[in-house]
Amino acid sequence: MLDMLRTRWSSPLSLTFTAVVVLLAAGYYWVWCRSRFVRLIDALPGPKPLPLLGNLLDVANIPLDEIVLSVSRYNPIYKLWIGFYPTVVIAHPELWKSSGESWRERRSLLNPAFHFQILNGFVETFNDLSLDCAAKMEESLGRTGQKEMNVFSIMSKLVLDILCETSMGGKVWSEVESTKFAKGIDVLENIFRQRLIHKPWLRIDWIFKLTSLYRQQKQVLSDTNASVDKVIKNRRQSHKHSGQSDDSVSTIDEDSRPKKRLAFLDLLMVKASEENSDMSDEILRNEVSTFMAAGLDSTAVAFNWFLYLIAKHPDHQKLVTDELDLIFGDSDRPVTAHDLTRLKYLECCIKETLRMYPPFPAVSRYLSEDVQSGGYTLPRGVTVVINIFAAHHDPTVFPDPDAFKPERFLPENSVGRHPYAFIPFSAGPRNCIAQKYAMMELKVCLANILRRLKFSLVDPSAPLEIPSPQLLLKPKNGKCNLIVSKRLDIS
Ligand code: HEM
Repeated sequence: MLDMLRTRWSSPLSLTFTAVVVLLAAGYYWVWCRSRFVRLIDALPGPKPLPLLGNLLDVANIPLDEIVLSVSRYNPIYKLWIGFYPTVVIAHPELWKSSGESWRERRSLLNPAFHFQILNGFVETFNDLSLDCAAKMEESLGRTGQKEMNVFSIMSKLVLDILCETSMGGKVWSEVESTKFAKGIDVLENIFRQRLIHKPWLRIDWIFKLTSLYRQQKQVLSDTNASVDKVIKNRRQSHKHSGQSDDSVSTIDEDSRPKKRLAFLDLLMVKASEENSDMSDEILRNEVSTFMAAGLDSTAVAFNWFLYLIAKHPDHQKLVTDELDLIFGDSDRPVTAHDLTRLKYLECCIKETLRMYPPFPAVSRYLSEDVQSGGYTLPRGVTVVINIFAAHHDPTVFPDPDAFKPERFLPENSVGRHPYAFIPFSAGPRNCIAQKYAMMELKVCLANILRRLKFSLVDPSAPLEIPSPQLLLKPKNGKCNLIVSKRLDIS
């Protein structure tokens, strides 16, 4: 058999064929290396690439996430070749553009869900669920009045419950289903990261489809789709039983307050029931899933780092609770939309958390046209990574960038700062559609939790926590243990 193969491959015809293929590939590579695209990319600074492999070995040894995390010596703009795929990393958000009809359509579909009247309706949900979460934490403290807890897992559960309520209308899943959904999002995030950074060859669809990662992705997508489909079906039935047509749920009172709490899914169902609507159940499902996936870990990590930072800085925690005491005294009344405008120091601490630990340390864009940036032409077809972490740690904009200084965000200290210097929700037309929702959620929930509970570090002398290098800045191993203790007896 081996002899046969040897004979076949060493025949003059095969050798000639192989030589022609190699020559053609080498010729193509030679021409490609001299193309305008490659010349424009190579004009940018960056680590020296190897032929064919580019910076793949650098990236394999030092994960790209760490390159993104470390404020690179090539800042504010540099290039990396991931095999044949160039990536331009920048800390300048000016070139944030977006295009694509499907995105534009989706955005207009999502926009009504974030109307301020709808958001004000969500305050009740944020209050109910965070008061419940604080009460459970308090109950679990026991007789000593304090306990070590993993705040990341507690806050992740709170965020998931809030998302279920605001996007799908209630506690729609069992504990098992909720956990499975959250784990599924983790798996999808990991696969996305593998394809983007560690195994760029998997960006080629047909190669990806041959791998076990693809099969895993397919399975997770089918499970999460089934979970959301079940909710859509139940919601339709409950509208029918209550004699409510899909388009009656969105009515807003004359005093411009929604008659009832509207879930995001209800709003989409209204759209779907409109004449000429071509919104299928599949689109409904995709929108609800996007909302859930985009809102889950991002907000959970923001809560996590906030609690960690105020535990590390008890003086700042005291200033937050002084503000809360001034507004609420020892009453356990829920937070109102008006209170939110008065919680100014809490807001500064939230912003400083999002600066130091932006939940998304970087976002990427595929350029659909040439763009000028920092004196370079970035050609169409290149992936641009916006280094949010680097922008937030620029010492010329935020002196002493590793220090927790919420006062940076007092209005008098923010004068003259570039609008794109602080960009945890990204910037430009494709920024986070839910940033008002997220800020409201953080403020209401933290106000309710901090009125009752105090947070401190297990080891106060430990250095500043470095997050796990993933697409989102999560705590290492999904764990952030803090000492939780009782603060006030609230009547
Ligand atoms: C502190 C919390 C949050 C942060 C820091 C955050 C940050 C971001 C960022 C940086 C983007 C842009 C991503 C990109 O450019 O590729 C984004 C997009 C998005 N976010 Fe958020 N987000 C947060 C909470 C939420 C929540 C709670 C929801 C839903 C309820 C949500 C829904 C979305 C959606 C749907 C998009 C895509 C928008 C589009 O493509 O038009 N986010 N978010």
